[in-house]
Amino acid sequence: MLELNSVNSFYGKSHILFDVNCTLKRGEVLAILGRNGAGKSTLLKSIMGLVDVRDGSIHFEGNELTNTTSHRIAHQGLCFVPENRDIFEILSVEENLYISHNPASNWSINDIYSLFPRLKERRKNGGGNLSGGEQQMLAIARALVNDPKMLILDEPTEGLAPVIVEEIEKIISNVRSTGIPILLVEQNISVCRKVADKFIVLEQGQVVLEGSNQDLSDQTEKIEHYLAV
Ligand SMILES: Nc1ncnc2c1ncn2[C@@H]1O[C@H](COP(=O)(O)OP(=O)(O)OP(=O)(O)O)[C@@H](O)[C@H]1O
Repeated sequence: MLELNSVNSFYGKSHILFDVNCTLKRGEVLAILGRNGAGKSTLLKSIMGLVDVRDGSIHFEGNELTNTTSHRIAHQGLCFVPENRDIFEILSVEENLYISHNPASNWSINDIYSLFPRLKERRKNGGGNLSGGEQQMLAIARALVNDPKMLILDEPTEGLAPVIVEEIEKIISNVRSTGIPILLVEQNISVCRKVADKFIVLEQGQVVLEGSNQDLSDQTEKIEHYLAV
């Protein structure tokens, strides 16, 4: 579904990503690991058309996305959920969902409430009054009502309490089971072990390690070495 082939990305003269390859199929979760500054955000921005990809290619469902406008990429069904949990704080949970709802979406607001019972409980609350975990849920829910073909989640569990992290893990697994592929930037290996089918580790803009879900357990030490500050 998504295929990156020898992607080289730049900010002006700074060469940031070097020959990055990865693929993501329907119903899969691909985790992207790497310490701060390793190039994870640049990889997401390359896919979303926000940085200059000077060499290599990016395809989604066979269509070339390399250096296409973000607007066209979003139109293809790639939906980016940023780390800052982009929601409307002055609107209620329900209003946030209705404002993003695509009438042709496979996801009704009730489907969302079944997947996110906590959002149902909080549906009249203002977006700005939600906890960090609830805001993250709402950000994912808003992406879903827009009927995405693929989700890109940027550090969805960062700064959340363990019990909320578990809820987010369940949500990711439930979305995965509907067939929607997910590209997940995540620093927490334990989360990756629970939800990811495969992973890559970035270091100074290069893929230095990749593997399956099983490898996340078998190669924990090696992975932690790349994540250590
Ligand atoms: N707008 C920019 N202009 C120039 N260099 C940049 C820009 N944004 C990021 N970089 C550089 O690109 C490299 C990769 O940064 P990137 O933000 O992709 O890393 P990251 O793995 O997402 O880190 P973090 O977890 O801190 O977000 C870093 O060396 C960073 O300094």
